Amino acid sequence: MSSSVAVAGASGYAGGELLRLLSTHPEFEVRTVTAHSSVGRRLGELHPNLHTLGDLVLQETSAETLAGHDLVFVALPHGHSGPLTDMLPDDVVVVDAGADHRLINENDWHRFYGGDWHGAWAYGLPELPRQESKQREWLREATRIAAPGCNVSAVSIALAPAVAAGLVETDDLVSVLSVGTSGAGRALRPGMLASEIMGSANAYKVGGTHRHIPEIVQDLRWAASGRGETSTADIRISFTPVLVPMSRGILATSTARLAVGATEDDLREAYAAAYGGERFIQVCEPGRFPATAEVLGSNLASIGLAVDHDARRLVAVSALDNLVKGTAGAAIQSANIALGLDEGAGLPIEGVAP
Ligand SMILES: NC(=O)C1=CN([C@@H]2O[C@H](COP(=O)(O)OP(=O)(O)OC[C@H]3O[C@@H](n4cnc5c(N)ncnc54)[C@H](OP(=O)(O)O)[C@@H]3O)[C@@H](O)[C@H]2O)C=CC1
Ligand SMILES: CC(=O)N[C@@H](CCC(=O)OP(=O)(O)O)C(=O)O
Repeated sequence: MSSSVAVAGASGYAGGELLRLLSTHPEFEVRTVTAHSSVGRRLGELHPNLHTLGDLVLQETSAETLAGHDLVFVALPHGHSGPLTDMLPDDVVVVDAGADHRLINENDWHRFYGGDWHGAWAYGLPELPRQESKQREWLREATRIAAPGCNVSAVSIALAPAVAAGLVETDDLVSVLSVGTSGAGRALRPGMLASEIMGSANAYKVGGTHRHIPEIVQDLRWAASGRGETSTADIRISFTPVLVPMSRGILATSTARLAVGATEDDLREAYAAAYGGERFIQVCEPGRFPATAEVLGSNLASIGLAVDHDARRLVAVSALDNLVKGTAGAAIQSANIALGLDEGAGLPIEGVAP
């Protein structure tokens, strides 16, 4: 029998992408969709691409409308999931696409988000290389899961194997990302009008201020835990996102100083060991680097590696679709693991093109 599903924040971009993927999931049946200002409207008015679910009507987002389902996906602005999900029964599997339950350190929450902290949940990046495969163990039979930030997944996936294998210096990491506009959500914001975005590229949250930084540090500390350095690894990353005129996609260029003696062969071996068995992470052959267009609509993250010998740095270029592997795909992948299903159920690998 299929699991009954509710999606909170169904009128937004993350909610819409969850619904697109859930509509073909073999084990899940979407019964309830909720929103805020769009309550009472047909889903099809907000997401005309959702043909089979279009007649569902958006209900109020409350514990009452979400209770009574086997599985609840939450895609609300940060700060809204914590108080709401506290009221849901323990046996309902809840997967949060937002940030409320990602950070294990309460101080990080207060510094980068603010408001009440509602505690960390199992973290939905199954492929993160970590001591004794703890990521998937954490997700198996979890009833509360926090899906990672989209920029975070792009950077953590790209750097974690090198960090886990001790092949780079962790106190000198640099990531510059080209990010699509859908990452900012659907609400109208200053600077997000098409006429202001088209034909321009704009850096934002420059200088160590982006709220995804503590999450990347957390991930890479977990990666370093393979070397027994869980709490002591000195992870320092300079992180700069650049908004570019595309609706979906993230292209992250991450670099790190090589550890003494580390070679390109060592790095390729480490990435092959970390991701060789992963169906949703692809490491490109030498000399090839991914483009965002290759992963749009797909749950795949693709990584190209090079060593800059003069600079003595690893260069890892990663691409993913912020709404699929960066949000909805990761959320569904984690729910599949928690419910004991095939991890890839309902998740496309083939992308859309052009
Ligand atoms: N967009 C992306 O690429 C990614 C998004 N996420 C996370 O997913 C979550 C949703 O993001 P996204 O879909 O982009 O945002 P959107 O702005 O597109 O959607 C927000 C959703 O939340 C609802 N909402 C807004 N205000 C409230 C409120 N006060 N109470 C209850 N519901 C409210 C909106 O309802 P209505 O429209 O009816 O007002 C809408 O359904 C965020 O936490 C975001 O950080 C994570 C990774 C990537
Ligand atoms: C273009 C743009 O603004 N992108 C967003 C993506 C963040 C996101 O959606 O992730 P969270 O779940 O952590 O909020 C940003 O860089 O903040």
